[in-house]
Amino acid sequence: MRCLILGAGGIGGYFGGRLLAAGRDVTFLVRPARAARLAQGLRIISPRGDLALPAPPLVTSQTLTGTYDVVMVSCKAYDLENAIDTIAPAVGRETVIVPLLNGFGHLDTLRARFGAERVLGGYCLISVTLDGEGGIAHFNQADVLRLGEIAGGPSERVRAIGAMLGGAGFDFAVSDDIVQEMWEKWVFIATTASATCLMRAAIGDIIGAGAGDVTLGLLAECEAIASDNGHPPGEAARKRARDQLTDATSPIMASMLRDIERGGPVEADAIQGEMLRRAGDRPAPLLRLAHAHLRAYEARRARQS
Ligand SMILES: NC(=O)C1=CN([C@@H]2O[C@H](COP(=O)(O)OP(=O)(O)OC[C@H]3O[C@@H](n4cnc5c(N)ncnc54)[C@H](OP(=O)(O)O)[C@@H]3O)[C@@H](O)[C@H]2O)C=CC1
Ligand SMILES: CC(C)(CO)C(=O)C(=O)O
Repeated sequence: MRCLILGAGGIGGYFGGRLLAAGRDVTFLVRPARAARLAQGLRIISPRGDLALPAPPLVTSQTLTGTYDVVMVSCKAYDLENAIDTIAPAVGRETVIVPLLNGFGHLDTLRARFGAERVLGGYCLISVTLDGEGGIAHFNQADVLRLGEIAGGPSERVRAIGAMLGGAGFDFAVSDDIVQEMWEKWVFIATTASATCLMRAAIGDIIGAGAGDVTLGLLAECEAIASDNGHPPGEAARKRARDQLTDATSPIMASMLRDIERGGPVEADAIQGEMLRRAGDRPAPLLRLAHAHLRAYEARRARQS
């Protein structure tokens, strides 16, 4: 099974690197600057085991030819429109698209462009970033990747893709209810990104400052919005979120905070903005504050660039 991965940043680089090390047929679709870096090799520094791939297969939009069985999309939400144009020549009649972005709105965009039947749901639970030298830094043990049919249940194509992704050195499973799991992940990331960006600190630091109630208030708002939309987080997800967000020793900070700290763009519209659009008339004052804070950051960044 031929797999193309759009983007070789934190997510694409980590999972693509593991798949290549396990002998899977994977090619990265990257832009010229990233291609130049990858030509010197792909390095992953991880508590799950370091990896060095001297020459990962890669193409750019200029050298992309033919179609692929699976196209995994691992760009940031603000790059999605451009990424869609870039992957389009690789999408044939049988191609399955697996997006790994945080949030939910990208599913509608991809389904509108390529047809609902071509797009699976997917998400990951991992904490990774590009280091200063273009390598992938992985911060803890978690490297979860899940995918499944948006309509739910098993299918032959998901079973086949699962056979390619399974046993490749990361925590992979097929989900029979990926939409519910994506909502649960969205609630968690919207809460974590809002709290850690507002406070410019990790979850444990926020608790140390006596502001853990702000994080839990954000969590309650996001859970209520998910429930209003027919996806109340299940007991296991609620407990997991509470355990992680009330851990006074937790070094977790969202990738969005790392983006702010390097002065980069943020996915505020896709993570907080999209959730607020789905809030209807429900007041969500903490989430609105976090979103306003991020929008102000974006406005200042645009003014100063
Ligand atoms: N990092 C994390 O820990 C987690 C991230 N996520 C989510 O995963 C998604 C990806 O995040 P992450 O991997 O951290 O982001 P990164 O910024 O590290 O990587 C995204 C990559 O996509 C590439 N890209 C964007 N547009 C194109 C294009 N048109 N053609 C080729 N390459 C392109 C970028 O390339 P270039 O270098 O050229 O800009 C970049 O390398 C986000 O939605 C994020 O929220 C989810 C869970 C955890
Ligand atoms: C939830 C978390 C923090 C880790 O998976 C994440 O998704 C991110 O940093 O973007």
